[in-house]
Amino acid sequence: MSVVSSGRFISIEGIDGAGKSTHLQSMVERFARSGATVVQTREPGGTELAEALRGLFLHAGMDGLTEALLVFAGRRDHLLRVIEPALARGDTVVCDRFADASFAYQGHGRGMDLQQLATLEQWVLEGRQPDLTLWFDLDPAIAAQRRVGREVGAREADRFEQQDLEFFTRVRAGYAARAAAAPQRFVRIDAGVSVAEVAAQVAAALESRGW
Ligand SMILES: Nc1ncnc2c1ncn2[C@@H]1O[C@H](COP(=O)(O)OP(=O)(O)OP(=O)(O)O)[C@@H](O)[C@H]1O
Ligand SMILES: Cc1cn([C@H]2C[C@H](O)[C@@H](COP(=O)(O)O)O2)c(=O)[nH]c1=O
Repeated sequence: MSVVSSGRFISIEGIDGAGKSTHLQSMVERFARSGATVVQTREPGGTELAEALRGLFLHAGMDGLTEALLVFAGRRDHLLRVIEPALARGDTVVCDRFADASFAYQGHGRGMDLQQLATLEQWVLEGRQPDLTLWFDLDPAIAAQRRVGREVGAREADRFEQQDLEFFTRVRAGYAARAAAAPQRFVRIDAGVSVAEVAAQVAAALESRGW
């Protein structure tokens, strides 16, 4: 697998309820307007196999290592069947969560060994990383309030959404650590402001790359 390709790979990250989905569609539309062929995808998921694993991942009881193995298995399938072919064609891939989520959730959230995760990452991704990662950073208490607002009348919360504030505080710290380790790839979006102000930050991040 070669990590040299002509397409663009953008991942969107943040704790549950930070506002990622709210801005995903307008990002996709922005790229499409500029003439790009856009592949919108997500993790866990993105292929038939990985979507089947997603159901187990979100709802079946398991330990942190099992979670990591499951999500990286789906990621491998997603990478080989969807992401790499799209990048090779020159498409723009917009992915709702990618490998940084495993470090934040399974690593910092669940306490799985970060070196083991780094080994898995290297093994599975063979060096592939997003060109840009937009990290929607939000106080976990505000994210929890937003999730409550969203969940009225909606589906039942999954295993992650049911976690407490301490869990999401660790996950947020995990994202901060990943961002500090790869400042050229990450852009932190202050997600604690209005939807319009968040959209302006997203637009500025894309414009700064000439996108
Ligand atoms: N800037 C904002 N200010 C106030 N509310 C917001 C803002 N952005 C999003 N919301 C609301 O917060 C809720 C969560 O947003 P959204 O579903 O986009 O989060 P998410 O990061 O995609 O969550 P998840 O990772 O759990 O799918 C929604 O009800 C959304 O309308
Ligand atoms: C990729 C990935 C995801 N997770 C967690 C994060 C979220 O709580 C769920 C996915 O739900 P969403 O509504 O699609 O955001 O899965 C994780 O723990 N580890 C991962 O690698």
